[in-house]
Amino acid sequence: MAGYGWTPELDQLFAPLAEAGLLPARIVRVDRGQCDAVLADPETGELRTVRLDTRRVGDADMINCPCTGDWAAVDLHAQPMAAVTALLPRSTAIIRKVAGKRSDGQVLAANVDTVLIAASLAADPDLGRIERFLALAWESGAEPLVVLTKADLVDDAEFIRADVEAVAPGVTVLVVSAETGEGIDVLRACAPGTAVVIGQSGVGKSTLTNALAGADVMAVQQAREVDQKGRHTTTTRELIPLPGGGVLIDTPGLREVGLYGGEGVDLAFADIAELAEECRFHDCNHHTEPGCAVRAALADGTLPQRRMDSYLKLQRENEWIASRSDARVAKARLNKWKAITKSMRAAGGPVKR
Ligand SMILES: Nc1nc2c(ncn2[C@@H]2O[C@H](COP(=O)(O)OP(=O)(O)OP(=O)(O)O)[C@@H](O)[C@H]2O)c(=O)[nH]1
Ligand SMILES: [Zn+2]
Repeated sequence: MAGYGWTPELDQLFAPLAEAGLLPARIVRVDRGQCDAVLADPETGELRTVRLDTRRVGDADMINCPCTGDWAAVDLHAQPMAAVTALLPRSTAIIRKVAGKRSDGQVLAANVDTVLIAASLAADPDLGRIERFLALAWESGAEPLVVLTKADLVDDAEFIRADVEAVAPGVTVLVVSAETGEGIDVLRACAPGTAVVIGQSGVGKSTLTNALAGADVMAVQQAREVDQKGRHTTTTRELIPLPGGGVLIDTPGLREVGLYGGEGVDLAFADIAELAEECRFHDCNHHTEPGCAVRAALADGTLPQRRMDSYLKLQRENEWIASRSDARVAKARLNKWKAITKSMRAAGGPVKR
């Protein structure tokens, strides 16, 4: 299982489950109520993909549901079909807010070491979107890396790279082309362990996955199809072992990337956080306070207004989700209490507070 990211630490963690007759498996794709996972056959030791029932580990909170990259404890002899009986604690998780007005979170990938944020050089880089992806990546606990794709289509890749680097403090920005192979080896070396590729539809995520895997493992769509019908070929996430070691998870193109709270925004805007430390007042809001280093940087142009606006916008979004999650948790607790009280009354037992 080492080729799929199994480590001695996981082996130790799993020991009691192994004693209970369960097998470790890595989830490579999730469907409704079922998943595909890779495990070492207990008889032959060979790796194989098995179809598993995941309903036993289902949860009202989508965040606790199995997702690609999760390590599962599997009961091969469960009836009517082999089943996941537990998930191992995640080392990292990429969580976005689900699309729309709801405040639920959705896990895109688990146990990821590197988040490859793919953006195409063929169009003007959308810096705000890259900043948003960076916040999402930092929040996950994994290390972000920006991959600028389709280098073969432009002459000024270096200029664009410099622009992107300016909005990605502390993050490596690589220029690659799946067409010519430029930068692919460097990328491979920069992403050991488990990597996930995220980005908008059509930026070349599946093509990149194929280039890294050295084989056509993902269906690649014609760019034209995206424009005319807004169609996505990547419908299910997949986890693919790479020939030189490491594992890659390809995700479908992300239209909406709502943030799901946390410190990710501050990490993505470390330059602004650093400036804020120079403000005269510790709790400076960077509005009207004297001696504000952030406003000084805006005034002399070292901090672009666009970046400041982007920072404030993402921060506001996080605050909204934080308030909503608190409200949701409180409501869930209340409902649970009501249900318990009701069932105890029905049973004629005492109800004490
Ligand atoms: N010239 C050139 N074209 C590329 C490169 N990488 C991808 N493309 C083209 O870009 C289009 C989209 O590529 P995909 O790999 O399907 O994009 P994707 O990000 O996986 O798209 P979704 O599956 O919708 O998320 C295809 O027509 C690819 O052939 C590249 O390095 N150079
Ligand atoms: Zn200030």
